[in-house]
Amino acid sequence: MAFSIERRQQDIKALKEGTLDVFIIGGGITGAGTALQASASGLKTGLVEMQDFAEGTSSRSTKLVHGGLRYLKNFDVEVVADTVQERAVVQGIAPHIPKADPMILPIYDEPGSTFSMFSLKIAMDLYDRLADVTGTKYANYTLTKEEVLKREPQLRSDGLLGAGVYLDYRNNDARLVIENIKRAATDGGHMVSQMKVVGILHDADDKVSGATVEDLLTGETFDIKARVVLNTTGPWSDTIRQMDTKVDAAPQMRPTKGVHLVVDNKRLSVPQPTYFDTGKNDGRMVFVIPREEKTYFGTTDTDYTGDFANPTVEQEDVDYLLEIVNNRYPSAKITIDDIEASWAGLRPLISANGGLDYNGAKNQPISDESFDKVINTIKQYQKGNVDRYTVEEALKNIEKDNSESEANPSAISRGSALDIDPDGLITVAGGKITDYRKMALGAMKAVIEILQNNFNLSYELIDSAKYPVSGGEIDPQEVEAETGKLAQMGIEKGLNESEALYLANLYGSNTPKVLALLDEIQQIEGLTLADSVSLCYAMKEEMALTPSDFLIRRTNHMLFMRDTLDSIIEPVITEMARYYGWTEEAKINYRKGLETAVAESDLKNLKGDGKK
Ligand SMILES: Cc1cc2nc3c(=O)[nH]c(=O)nc-3n(C[C@H](O)[C@H](O)[C@H](O)COP(=O)(O)OP(=O)(O)OC[C@H]3O[C@@H](n4cnc5c(N)ncnc54)[C@H](O)[C@@H]3O)c2cc1C
Ligand SMILES: O=P(O)(O)OC[C@H](O)CO
Repeated sequence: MAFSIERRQQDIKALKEGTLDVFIIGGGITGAGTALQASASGLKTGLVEMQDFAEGTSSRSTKLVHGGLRYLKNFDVEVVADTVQERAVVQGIAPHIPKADPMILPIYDEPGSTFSMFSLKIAMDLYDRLADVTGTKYANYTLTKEEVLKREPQLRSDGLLGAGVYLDYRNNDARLVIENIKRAATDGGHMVSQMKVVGILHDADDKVSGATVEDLLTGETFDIKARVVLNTTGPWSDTIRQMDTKVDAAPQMRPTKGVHLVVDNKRLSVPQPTYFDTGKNDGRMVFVIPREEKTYFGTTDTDYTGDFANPTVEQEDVDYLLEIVNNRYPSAKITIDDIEASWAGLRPLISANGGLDYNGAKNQPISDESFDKVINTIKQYQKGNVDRYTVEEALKNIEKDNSESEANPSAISRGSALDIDPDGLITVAGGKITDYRKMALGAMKAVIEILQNNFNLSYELIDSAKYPVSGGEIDPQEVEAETGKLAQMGIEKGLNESEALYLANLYGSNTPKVLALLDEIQQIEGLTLADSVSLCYAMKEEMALTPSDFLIRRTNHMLFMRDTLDSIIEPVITEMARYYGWTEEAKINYRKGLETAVAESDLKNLKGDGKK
């Protein structure tokens, strides 16, 4: 059945009956990736998400699939090893989403630089080796100062020493989530958004046996029974564990807010993703990334204790990022009035004494002794007193430290944690979007073991490294050619070239299904033919229940197509109201919700418009 509101009713009915093998709380990338592996492996699978799929952190990232080169500075080699290798795996199972887009990293002669030209080359060589791209067309290289300025003439020249260029991937984070959810639904999983877990259930032996949920569309509450319950709620992970009355789980999350700002590329233009130190000697780095006709930059990294569902951009976030970007691009002179869109998200960081990662390794910071040993070894290497092997040995023998880290948020590991509480509740938290599949795999191994040992149910996991998400049935080595063929199908259906290419890039191998809707629908007044069919597909096949779902997460209208956003809001609301049969009151509420989201993205309250 199509992934539509009718399917939602059917799934809710199924969730009320019978017992699931695994019930997943949270529909961000971690939950979605786990649901795909569970459903595809034949488990009776259910997932609930209290907002829209990906509406938490997983639509608010820097939109990269990357290994985190800067983490090598914290010697977080395991995290980088896992994530940098996963880039190609994720591209392989979702070829229409992550796109190779080499990053340029300019180096300045200033205090607190993350890298020197020398250490950058070591880091890039290690990064390439870990990702197995050494010697390929994507192998890293360095640029002289003159070569950098030729590529980025707006970049500040004084203090510039040169740059490194290395492979990373741009990503569409919300799209990666929904394509995992759709594939899980196709494989029989019951995926329900706008449904909130409000209680954890236990059996007579005080073992977790399901959850009480509230349907936020109807207000109805009911129980869902499950043999295994998985908590994949990212920043909310402690909230769910504290909801579990049978355990006394010490809080382990340390959510930090990250903000991105969007300007038109006529105000700031970069030829490729660019990544540099803030220049404030604060251990932070900032990305500047081209997307559609825009340029976005971020992020901040500040401890956060506010409303997890609605982190907002504050004046100090804007001031911080504008100071950095205007310092690096002095001719840009960006002001708050140039900002067309913005977003804020919460990193689900595990505080220093986190649990086991999905591989079972303890994820704590390194000891001071190790840190000093590695630095001194590299200094000896620079003087030619020791060889490369000695440096590698020092890196390999890094010791962990059990002390609670008061380190600045940027020094906290981006690693993940998998914890199983005494009552059997499994929590998978932390990590990144890039290593979501490995996090999900770690969780699924724990689920399979519990089903085998406690319920004598055996399942064999699919090979998720080769199992495409919805829309991912494209040869990963021939993405451009296959996307061109899919676009050609759109042109033959009456779309212009740019519309056809836009749809082919967005929907991958689902494009023919999207184009087939052109035979069923009329162009919606006020929308292009491409947007008309995209909206129809979003409601019929992607569980887009509100205008925000469509304009913010199923497409990039709000963030990267701001110029046309205002003109399409009413036609989108009118068509969704017709399709769903909304009352006038519902229409008003959805319009209000969208207007609030757009005003927040526009920074209306900070620009003074909201102060009049
Ligand atoms: C600023 C920033 C930049 C980043 N950039 C990148 C990047 O470029 N690349 C990368 O790989 N990673 C990046 N990350 C990290 C990455 O975004 C996160 O690690 C990832 O999105 C976390 O996904 P998740 O599914 O664990 O959590 P979430 O996406 O937050 O999903 C958890 C879900 O649980 C739901 N939920 C909570 N409570 C309940 C309940 N009671 N009932 C039902 N549902 C509930 C929430 O609504 C939420 O949708 C970035 C993070 C930030 C903040
Ligand atoms: O976690 P950080 O500090 O690397 O910030 C997230 C980046 O912006 C992209 O992963």
